[in-house]
Amino acid sequence: MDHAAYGLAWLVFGLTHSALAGRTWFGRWSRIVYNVIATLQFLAVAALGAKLLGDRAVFVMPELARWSLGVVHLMGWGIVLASARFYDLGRLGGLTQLRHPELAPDEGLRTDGPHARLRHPLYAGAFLILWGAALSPLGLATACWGSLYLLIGTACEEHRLLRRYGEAYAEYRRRVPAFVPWRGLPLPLPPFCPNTSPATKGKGEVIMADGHSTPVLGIIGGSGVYDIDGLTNKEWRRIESPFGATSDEFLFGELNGQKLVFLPRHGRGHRIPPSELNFRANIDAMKRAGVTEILSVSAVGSLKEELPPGTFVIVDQFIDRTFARTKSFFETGLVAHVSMAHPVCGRLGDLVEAAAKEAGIICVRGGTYLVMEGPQFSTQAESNLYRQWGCDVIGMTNMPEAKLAREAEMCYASVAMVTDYDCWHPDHDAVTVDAIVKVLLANADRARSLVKTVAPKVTGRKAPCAKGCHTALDNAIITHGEVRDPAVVGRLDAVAGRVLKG
Ligand SMILES: CSC[C@H]1O[C@H](OP(=O)(O)O)[C@H](O)[C@@H]1O
Ligand SMILES: Nc1ncnc2[nH]cnc12
Repeated sequence: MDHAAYGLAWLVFGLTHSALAGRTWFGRWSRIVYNVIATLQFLAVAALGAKLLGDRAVFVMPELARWSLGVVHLMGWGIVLASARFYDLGRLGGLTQLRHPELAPDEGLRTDGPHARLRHPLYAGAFLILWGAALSPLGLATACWGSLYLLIGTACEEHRLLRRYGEAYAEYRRRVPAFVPWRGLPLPLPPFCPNTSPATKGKGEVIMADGHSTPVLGIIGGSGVYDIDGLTNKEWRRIESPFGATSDEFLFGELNGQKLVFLPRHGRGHRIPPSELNFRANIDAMKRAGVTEILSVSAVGSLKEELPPGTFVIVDQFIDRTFARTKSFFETGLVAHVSMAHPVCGRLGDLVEAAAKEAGIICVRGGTYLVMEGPQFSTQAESNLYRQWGCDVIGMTNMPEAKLAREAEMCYASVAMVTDYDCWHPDHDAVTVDAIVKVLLANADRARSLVKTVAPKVTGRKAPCAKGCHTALDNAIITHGEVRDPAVVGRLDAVAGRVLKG
């Protein structure tokens, strides 16, 4: 009876621990909260174990066996301590996320140090610690329940790792054993683990959209657009990305027969300023959600008299003046250069233009969007300079979004909704948020009707985009196969899976 109660306590601990893993309910505090809950729960389980079984006599065994178990126990601690320096302890504990919330919640895939011999060196050490202490009924029960918990927890973690790193992790899993250094044990994956993503199906296969899959429309809603109405089968879902936290959950649904995925760029309620947006996570997660074409709707200032507030511009060029953002998915270990000569998809632009006509929305086709860092609006000298450069509208968000969508081989079109004349205009000496918001609300209604009209038009594509968006990485990767960093390659399973698999 006591053993059953102790086992039940472990079960509850295991289930809650796995179900809470990776949750981001508490923003930058999530990891710390997770660790504190786990510690308190663990202490409660340990106290219960001590109360129920602590007074039972230790096992009678030969001295040699007792010593051997002691050695096993110490070896376990040795492995744990030696492996710990190969982990980012700041991130494991959650302190790093407090200082850098934009960072990925977990460190990248590590295959060096002890990970070259074992996939889970810390757990391997934990098994030895547990079994080396199995000298009494309490120790033995703890070793049994603890091991079961570690085995199930590891299998769930492997689900997440397969989802996150795709083929790179599958290959690592085939090559390197989980806990015992001389045997590659194919740890079976349970069919269901709490908190694994809907983007994973059977055997860790990762669903990745490319130009040949059914078109899925992704909408990135800018200032004022925090929801899409009229969706059927509506559901907000979190999508994990190896690039860190996305701006918000994603709204999945259908609009006039077209699958649609919506993300409020700044988060619901407008929490995140332009420079702190995790553009990489947002675009990577869009790709993981199956999105093939992205329509961005954004609030902008006008740099031209003939583009008054209320005008919609289907942007076709950008000047990127941002300087404090990570602009590429590629980095040391895998280098790629994609073309940005035509930064938006002309085909998707055609569909948006046709939809605007149908919905009776006045829309200007073509215009250069100057992307400034912000969050402050521009000075008059800057505004005049951008006018001299021939720019049409000014905003703070479409770069690096468009660059990343291109790297991720997705069509990207941008509808810029003019909310104000920037400060160059004699009648608009200074831009203010309340003036912008007034126009925004009217713009946002028309943006939603534009989205409704454009959605069914996207369904028609039967082959990859003729403008080359879905094949942007053909001939873009320059790093030789033998010097590619598996961790970087692993993170790019969604973005560049099409070209990295082949
Ligand atoms: C609310 S005014 C400034 C803000 O609005 C635009 O955001 P978004 O492009 O997401 O609509 C602009 O770029 C600024 O971030
Ligand atoms: N004038 C402006 N400058 C930058 N971003 C904007 N978003 C809306 N109006 C803007």
